[in-house]
Amino acid sequence: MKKILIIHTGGTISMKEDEKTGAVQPDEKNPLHDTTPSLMNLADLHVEELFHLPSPHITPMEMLVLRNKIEEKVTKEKIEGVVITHGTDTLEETAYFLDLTVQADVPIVVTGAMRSSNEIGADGLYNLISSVKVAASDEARGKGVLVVLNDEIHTAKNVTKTHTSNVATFQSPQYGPIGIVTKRGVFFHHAPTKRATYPIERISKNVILLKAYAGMDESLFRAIQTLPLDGVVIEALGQGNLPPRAAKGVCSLLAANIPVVLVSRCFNGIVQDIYGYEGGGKQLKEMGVIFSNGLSGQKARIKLLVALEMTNEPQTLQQVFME
Ligand SMILES: NC(=O)C[C@H](N)C(=O)O
Repeated sequence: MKKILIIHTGGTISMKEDEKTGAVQPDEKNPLHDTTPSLMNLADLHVEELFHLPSPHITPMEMLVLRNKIEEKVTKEKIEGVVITHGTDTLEETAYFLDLTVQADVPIVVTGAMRSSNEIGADGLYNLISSVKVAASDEARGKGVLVVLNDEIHTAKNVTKTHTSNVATFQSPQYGPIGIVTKRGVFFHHAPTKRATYPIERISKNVILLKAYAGMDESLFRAIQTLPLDGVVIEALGQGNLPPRAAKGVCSLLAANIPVVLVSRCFNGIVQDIYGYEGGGKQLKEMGVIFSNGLSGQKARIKLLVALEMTNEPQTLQQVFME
């Protein structure tokens, strides 16, 4: 049997619904511990309780602690696969952070649940079992960090939470899942493209995410320049365009040497320098804005946080966002 490490970090998968108030909240004792015996026939399991946090409380600091824990355990204890349980709200950000920063070459699977442990149709134990199966499968190796929920295997790079409450919430809108989990096993039907990793030691920068909208002007850009600020990601319109006054705001950020990364608020496609009008992609590119290659705003923010630990040189950053 493969030696698999389960690391709990919290989230609904580790919560209970209060019968009187109906509030879903962390329980003193993680209910997932009682489920461990039903997983014992799948792998040689080792369990670590790292955090007990709802995922809106997770910050890049916790992500780095988790990354370090994985590297330490894989190196020292010869762990052959890792499963992380996590709240679903920011699960995709933690999964992508790990995808960018973990060097260890073992399957890493992140999972969660939409229903807490004592609700009818609770999906936590089911997702945990599927995830252990994936982490223990030989085919999961070399595919980057994976997200497994609701019988589907997604890449950390493409997956996103698409529904507030449905158990089928995790989808990869651009490319779909890369595999499925069934009663008979784990089946991959796609191989992800090459993965780049960045061996950072700390996470210390402040990166802000803004969303463009019709009539956006320079006021928000002026306001954020009063903060300690290392980088900005903008979810632009369509193929990568901004209202003219927002483009002026971008100009002032770039003049202050603050890197600006552009993604689209559309959840399919990539941003490009197509349009030549004021605020269009061509003008933004000429100004020195960094174009991303299909990442969502929240993932581009994670990537910029990681990249800024290595450089703030615009050309190198553009290179990183092409990878
Ligand atoms: N389903 C969940 O896990 C949502 C919860 N609010 C969390 O992210 O911790």
